[in-house]
Amino acid sequence: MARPIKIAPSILASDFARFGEEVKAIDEAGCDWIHVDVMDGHFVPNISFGPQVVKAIRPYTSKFIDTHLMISPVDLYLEDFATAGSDLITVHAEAGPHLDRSLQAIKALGKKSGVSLNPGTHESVIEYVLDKVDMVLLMSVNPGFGGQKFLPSVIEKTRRVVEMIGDRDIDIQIDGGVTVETAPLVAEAGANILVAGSAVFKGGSIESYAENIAMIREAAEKAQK
Ligand SMILES: O=C(CO)[C@H](O)[C@H](O)COP(=O)(O)O
Ligand SMILES: [Fe+2]
Repeated sequence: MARPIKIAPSILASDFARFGEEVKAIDEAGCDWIHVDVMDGHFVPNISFGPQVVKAIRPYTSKFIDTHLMISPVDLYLEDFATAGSDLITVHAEAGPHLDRSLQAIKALGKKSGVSLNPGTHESVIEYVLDKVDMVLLMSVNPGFGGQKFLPSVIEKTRRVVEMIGDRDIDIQIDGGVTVETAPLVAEAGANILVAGSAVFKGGSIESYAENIAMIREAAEKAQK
């Protein structure tokens, strides 16, 4: 049976002056997870926010906080995110220097672990760490900015990762340019966690967030095998 579809709005597309209210709004609008994009201006050409924001939003939701770290080096900061309230911590395979060590550190902190692959990175880099991974994040844009166009090469990559994972208990997340139109393409290929920033936060009200989340979910569920 297909894994349940989960919608994870990225707060990168929210109103930064009202993080708490925005998180509460997407929670009440029916999202499953909260996706937090951390950018360092070094691994990616943009700066967003750090563990203090995770700590600040934690009281506004009891939903799962999914933390996407686009920072390098990453190991120094894992404990800060765990203490701040992240439930899952994803590191980039390209961030280095030692992917296996980073994943071991996340597990030792008692958190779920994720590994992310940029569009230009081959999926074979995760082959020897799959025993330490709860989620594989496949980027469908180059990381660093919201509102970019979905890169369709992720569809075939998703199918390959599904094969690699086999019957292991690992989620596949897609991040970047996910909309009502692109969500079915990746859901059909086997992805089950869909990050959406611009497509969820458009409209600016809890009613529009609820409608956006419901429409993406419905389109993805219909496409699942
Ligand atoms: O990791 C990211 C960018 O690096 C974001 O999660 C992603 O871009 C979501 O935004 P959108 O849905 O607007 O593309
Ligand atoms: Fe992200």
